[in-house]
Amino acid sequence: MKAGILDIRASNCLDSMESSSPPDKKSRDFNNDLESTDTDVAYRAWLLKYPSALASFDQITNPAKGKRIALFLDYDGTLSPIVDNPDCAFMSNDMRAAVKNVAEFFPTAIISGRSRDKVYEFVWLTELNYAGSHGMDIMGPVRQSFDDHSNCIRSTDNQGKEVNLFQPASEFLPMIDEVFNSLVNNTKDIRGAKVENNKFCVSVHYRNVDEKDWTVVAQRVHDVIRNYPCLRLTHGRKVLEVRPVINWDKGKAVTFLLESLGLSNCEDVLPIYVGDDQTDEDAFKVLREGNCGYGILVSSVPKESNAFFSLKDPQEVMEFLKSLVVWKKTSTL
Ligand SMILES: O=P(O)(O)OC[C@H]1O[C@H](O[C@H]2O[C@H](CO)[C@@H](O)[C@H](O)[C@H]2O)[C@H](O)[C@@H](O)[C@@H]1O
Repeated sequence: MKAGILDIRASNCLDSMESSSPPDKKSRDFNNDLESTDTDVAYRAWLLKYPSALASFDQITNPAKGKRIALFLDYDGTLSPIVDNPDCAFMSNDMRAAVKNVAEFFPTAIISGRSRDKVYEFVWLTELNYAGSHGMDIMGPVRQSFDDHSNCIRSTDNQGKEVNLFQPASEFLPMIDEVFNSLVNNTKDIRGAKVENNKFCVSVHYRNVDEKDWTVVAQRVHDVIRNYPCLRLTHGRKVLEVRPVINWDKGKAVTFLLESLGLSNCEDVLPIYVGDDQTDEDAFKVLREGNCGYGILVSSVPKESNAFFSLKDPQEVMEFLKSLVVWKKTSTL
């Protein structure tokens, strides 16, 4: 392909990069007060469709009476604010304390696009279950019934406790490493581009790339993955995610974790999933279509979603987690 000409796949990719990257609220407010007012009106209208999980707290907890709540949390943009450098997406101590408290009362898992090790380094709480690589790397309690499950092996966690490790994309590991190296090589001259190895998937960040160069990022990524028909591309928040084409996502991970934790009976369990990203939609969809539990979308801008409720930002997520603890402590059922 001639330099400077964007192929169709990369061009479609660029459209998605633009549409999935609305200007941040701060710059909009700064640039245009009027537009900001319009935005607030649009956000309030959107809240009618996706009510605040704080304002609608009773609507969430009433159906949970007599049931166990199982909590699933995304990491970036949900427990930690979005920052320019992905290596510095630390969660606050207050948020850590809130997650620790909530996990004392409700079985809690974190499901992240990051590698499982990386997300554990950020969260550093042993009382949770972790799924990394968009659910393609799940560490859960030992279940005898999973012994025959393909891709499920026995392992030990950081405390030496025996656990089940489920890695449905394990055969892709060498390919992902190879692609990671190619992507690093192919994007190293693009100022601000950053490639992150998430073990079973690779993230190509363009948050710090000048918008006029997004085309180049899209093209270079497509140039690499066109050689790998077993890999596909998905979009996140100013990030392109390269991952295996296997039929597995965060929604499947929620179902798997509910089974692993012995919580798959909807009569007794109310799963709640909190997330901010496109990849969290798979989990919202599983809960919506199964008529079992609620998705809560974290967003400060209107977005179509399969979630039922919304929260504006990680600060509101923390308030929601604290409210769950208060509710549980004062609840008589
Ligand atoms: O599933 P998640 O836990 O939400 O992970 C999704 C991706 O999150 C990270 O990238 C995002 O957050 C970064 C830090 O705030 C930000 O710089 C980046 O622009 C966002 O896309 C992470 O770095 C990716 O690997 C994850 O796939």
